[in-house]
Amino acid sequence: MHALAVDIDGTLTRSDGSLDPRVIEPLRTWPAPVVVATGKSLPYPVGLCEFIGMPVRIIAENGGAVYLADDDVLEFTGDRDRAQRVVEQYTDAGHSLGWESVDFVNRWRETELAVNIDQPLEPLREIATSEGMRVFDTGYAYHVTAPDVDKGTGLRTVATRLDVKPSSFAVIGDSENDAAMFEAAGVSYAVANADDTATAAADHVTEASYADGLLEALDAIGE
Ligand SMILES: O=C(O)COP(=O)(O)O
Ligand SMILES: [Mg+2]
Repeated sequence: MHALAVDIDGTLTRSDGSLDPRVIEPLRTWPAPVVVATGKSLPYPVGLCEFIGMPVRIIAENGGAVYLADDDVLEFTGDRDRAQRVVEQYTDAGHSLGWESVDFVNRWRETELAVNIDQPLEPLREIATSEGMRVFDTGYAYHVTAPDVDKGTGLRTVATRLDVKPSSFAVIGDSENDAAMFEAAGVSYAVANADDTATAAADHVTEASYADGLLEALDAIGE
């Protein structure tokens, strides 16, 4: 049976962003390791694994943070200082990160920074490029992130640490921050609501959207 790496937003969720409770049991009882791979900061996937009731195996911050309960090691890559410089130039130019004054999106973020998608993307991309960084538009946030770190590098790290091949993973996701993980895995599924980049990178595209698409992919992977 394939190990799994699953994205959160747009993949385990319903269209309103809430977790679809039907995903809990299949993930909890999957007969091989399950990794939650997300752009969100560490506490979100840690909490998700704990509340689902499965070992904490996570790729957070688009690959910037990797933790596996198996070896109990938390590993960071990325360039938070450079992301900070990009964001400072962006705010100096009169833009805002667009979050509430208590910013839970970036508060525990250690290797990159995220901007609200209601803010202008082009100036952010321009500044990021000039600083040697890149921006992932996940449909949920704009992530200012190091160009050599992504969920694909995260999946390779996970595979090495679990002493398996990246190709032993089946992966499911919905957006451009999942594409590198799709390339690294043995088989990849984009849910029907996925963006163009994820759809083009995936081996398969489900008929159903959001968590219904995830459940459809799990059925196919488990056959
Ligand atoms: O944090 C985001 O912007 C998206 O998160 P995801 O990678 O779990 O979809
Ligand atoms: Mg997603």
